[in-house]
Parts: sequence; C-alpha cells; structure tokens
Amino acid sequence: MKDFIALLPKVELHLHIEGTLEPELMFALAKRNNIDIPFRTYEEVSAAYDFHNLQSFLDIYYQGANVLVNEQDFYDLTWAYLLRCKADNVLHTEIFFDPQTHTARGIAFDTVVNGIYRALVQGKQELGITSQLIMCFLRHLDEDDAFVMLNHALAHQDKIIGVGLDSAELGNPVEKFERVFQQARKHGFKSVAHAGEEGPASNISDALTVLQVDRVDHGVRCTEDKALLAQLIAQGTPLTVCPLSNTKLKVFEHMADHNIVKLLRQGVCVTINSDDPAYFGGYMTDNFNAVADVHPMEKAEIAQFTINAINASFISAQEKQRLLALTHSYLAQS
Ligand SMILES: Nc1ncnc2[nH]cnc12
Ligand SMILES: [Zn+2]
Repeated sequence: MKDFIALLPKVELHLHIEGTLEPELMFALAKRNNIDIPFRTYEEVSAAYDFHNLQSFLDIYYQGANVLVNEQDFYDLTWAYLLRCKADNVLHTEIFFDPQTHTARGIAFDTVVNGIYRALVQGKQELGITSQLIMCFLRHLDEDDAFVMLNHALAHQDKIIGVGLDSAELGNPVEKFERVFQQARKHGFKSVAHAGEEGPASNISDALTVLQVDRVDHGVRCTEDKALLAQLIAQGTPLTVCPLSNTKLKVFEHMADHNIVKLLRQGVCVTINSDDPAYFGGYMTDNFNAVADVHPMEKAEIAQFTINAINASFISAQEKQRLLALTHSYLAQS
C-alpha cells in the first residue's frame, strides 16, 4: 500500500505555513536575521517538540516563527514546503498563514503575503502545483485586531481566497468573531475554522451556525454529538483532519484510536492533512501512511480521501473535474 499512497494524487486543505518551519531552516534564518532561539542542536529541538496538548505546541510554534523577518524568509519557507508537496504528489494545496504572529513583532502584513505568494506563483510555474491562501485570525486575540487583519486582506484579495480561525480553542468561543466572519463573507471570502480539535462538539456546531464556515478544520470530536454527526453527513460538510497532529497533541492517544476511517465509512467528507508537519513528524504521504498502517483500507477508500479533498477545495468546477479524472484514472490503473 505504501507505493499506492506514494503516487496517489493528493490535495492538502489544512496546512499552516509557519508549521512547515523545519529545524534546519529555523537555524539558518536565526543566523541570517540574528535572532536568538532557545535551541542549539537538533537534539534540543526534538526534546522540545514533546507536546502534551495544543497549548504546549502553540507556545513553541509561535516562538519558532520569530526567525521569519524578511520577505525572502517567507518565500524560502513556502518554497521548501512546495518541494515537499512535489515529493508527495500534492497537486493542489490551500495554505493557512497567521499574519498576527508576525505583525505583533513589527513585521508588515505585505512582507508576509508577498513572500509567500511569490513562492506560490513559482510553484505553479515550475512545479505545476496550484494553491490558495487562507488568512487565519488567532482566536486568543480580540475582534478589533481581527478587523485590522481583514482590512489588510482586502488589499490582497487577489491572493487570498478565504479566512480561517486557529490557535487556542479552549476558552475562546467563536462568538467573538461572528461579525468579522460576516464581513469577510460579504466581501466574497470563503471561510473555515478550527473546531472540535480540543474543544467539544458544540464548537463545531457553533462554527457552522455562528461563523457559517464552508469547512471545519479538525472536527474529530463531532462523534460526541449524534445529531451533529448526522448533519455533517447529510450536508456533506468537509472536515480537514490531521492524523499525526492529533496523536502528537494527544487528541487521540494512539493512531489505532483515531476515528478518521470510521468517519469515512460513515460517509463524512473527511480529508487527510498535515497541519504543522515540521512539528508533528510528517507531511502528506506520512499522514496517509500513518493512518493506513493501523487501519487497513481498500485502495478505493484511501483514494476517497483525495476525492473528498478535491470536492471540498476552493478551486473551480473545471479544475475539480480535472483532478477527479486524474485520481479515478490512477485508481483504475493500480
Ligand atoms: N492544530 C492547530 N490548532 C489550532 N491552531 C493551530 N495553529 C497551528 N496549528 C494549529
Ligand atoms: Zn491547524
């Protein structure tokens, strides 16, 4: 099955670009920008990446992002991720970025977006990988700050397809962001939100009713509410699930406990994604393998994750047809 997974066409819908910062690039950028980081060796990094919940990860993740200063740094980060996509046969990717992590340190919004976007344009030209950008609001910050970001995003609407919501779920209900999401939707942005990762199933319902999101990021705790689960199936609401992230952050103790395959078989539109691959131990192919290793599946079931991701993506109907045809033909040949 490993060979089948390696060459399977893939679409990624849940990827934080700041979460692709590999230790090697972190060291190089720290040196280039003269930034102090608390690690000197790979051993120190891997010891620090021993997370017990979401917050213990977020503390390290925001600290790592401090090495990103200039446009070239954001370009280098994104280009390195696109090379991983190429290696994993990811044909299309929808990438989150967290501007507030950078503007709070005095980095201009334009520096962040322009650096990332330059790599994405090159990725399309040289690697044939298509992409979209989704700007996330940090849910531990306030509404005013989110509106400042939305105004920045409006000036870059040619580059940004949607808005999202990430960071600490517990203690930060979505109501704070109802108006900013409403405004974003009025301007034509798509919307997504992290919900039901660490927080209860009611956070998923709130993301759907209060924020009216097009997709739910994670959403794995939907099984705690049978009516919600039935609604997700009936409405075909996509969940962007991140298996290695979930076990690293102890949402599930072991991959064998993970509910993604059960959800797939129940007819939920679940997809496989890497979230913050530099921190969680793997990119797309690694995530597919981690699931398939302990949850035996037919090839058609594994390919269904890609089919779901294509259908759930923010690409044109024509582009969806092209990717679906590629995936079906790969499955038929193998
Ligand atoms: N898994 C995750 N949950 C919430 N916020 C995040 N930011 C980066 N990764 C995240
Ligand atoms: Zn995430």
